[in-house]
Amino acid sequence: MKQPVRVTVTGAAGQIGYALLFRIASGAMLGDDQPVILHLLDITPAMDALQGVRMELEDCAFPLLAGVVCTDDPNVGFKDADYALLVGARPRGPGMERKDLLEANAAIFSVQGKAIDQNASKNIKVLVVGNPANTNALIAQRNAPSISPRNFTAMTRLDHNRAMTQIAIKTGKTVNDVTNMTIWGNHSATQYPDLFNAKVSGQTASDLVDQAWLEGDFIPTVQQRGAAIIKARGASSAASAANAAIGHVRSWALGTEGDDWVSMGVYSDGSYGIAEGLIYSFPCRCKDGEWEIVQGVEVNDFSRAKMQASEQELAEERDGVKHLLP
Ligand SMILES: NC(=O)C1=CN([C@@H]2O[C@H](COP(=O)(O)OP(=O)(O)OC[C@H]3O[C@@H](n4cnc5c(N)ncnc54)[C@H](O)[C@@H]3O)[C@@H](O)[C@H]2O)C=CC1
Ligand SMILES: O=C([O-])CC(=O)C(=O)O
Repeated sequence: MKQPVRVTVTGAAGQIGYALLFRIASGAMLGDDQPVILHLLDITPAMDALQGVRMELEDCAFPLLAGVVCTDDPNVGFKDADYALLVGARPRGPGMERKDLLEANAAIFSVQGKAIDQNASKNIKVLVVGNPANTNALIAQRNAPSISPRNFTAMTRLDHNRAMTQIAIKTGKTVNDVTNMTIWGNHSATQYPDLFNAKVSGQTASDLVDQAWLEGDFIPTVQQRGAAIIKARGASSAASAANAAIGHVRSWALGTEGDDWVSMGVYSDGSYGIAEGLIYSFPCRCKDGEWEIVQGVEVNDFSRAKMQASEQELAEERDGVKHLLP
């Protein structure tokens, strides 16, 4: 049996937390030979609810669950953490854009970045889910100078999964036939889901649909899916968000499949002309616990314009939180 690893989940008493923790404890994220110690971090008023979650985790008798720590103290929450899923943040309501949450949520990620810097393993892998995820990841990263910027990522896997299903439905196939999907940019309404490189049963996806559907239906559906769920459910996506978080960390820790890739918000090294240092979603392959941006993906003029619009938005978000970026 492997030694247990410590996995911190913030916002653990919230709705994504409830859909996430039981799957982590079951082995779905890190493999069924990897015991975990869960560190559940939330705010003080949520501590009673968090104890309820702990009791339910205990009641599952998961063979891989080697311990549960519940806390409202970030220093305890991130102590020796090997993985952190930063979920705890306010969700948006109807009519809001995700960046409207920046003011409410940004400070959380500055505090947590510092606590990660001071307490966590230097090899910690961090996934930011709380919105606006890319810029919150940037804030956490910049407040943790002793840890490689490569260790801070933001979640666009939910957008990636949404895009895979939309093209599968349109072409009468299943997600098993879809490969090489890419979400470029920000987890926001400017994100760009790319059908020019995606494949369905080995064929280029954009060749299988007309441009009017691609521009007028596919792209807006993926960009606006979060808002559509809020409108329908009265609450933002939770089970699908948790599922995407599991997928993101699993790909990062255990590797991507064959030649395929996944979408991850990662520290830009200037690839594809995207400003260095932004947390931008690129096509990534993972191996041995490291991600790399896939190079040589074709970018036509249509794609280039959309990628730049999302980059521009991320630069504006970054400039809006300058006071939190040491
Ligand atoms: N990147 C993505 O694809 C997605 C991101 N999200 C975002 O995830 C976040 C969480 O969503 P839900 O779980 O639905 O919200 P929720 O409101 O159900 O839960 C949030 C939890 O975070 C806690 N929290 C607040 N401040 C905290 C702090 N400083 N430290 C620790 N915990 C804190 C709250 O007490 C609450 O328990 C939201 O920002 C939402 O917009 C949601 C879906 C997809
Ligand atoms: O749309 C929201 O606010 C929640 C979210 O990020 C998503 O479902 O993609």
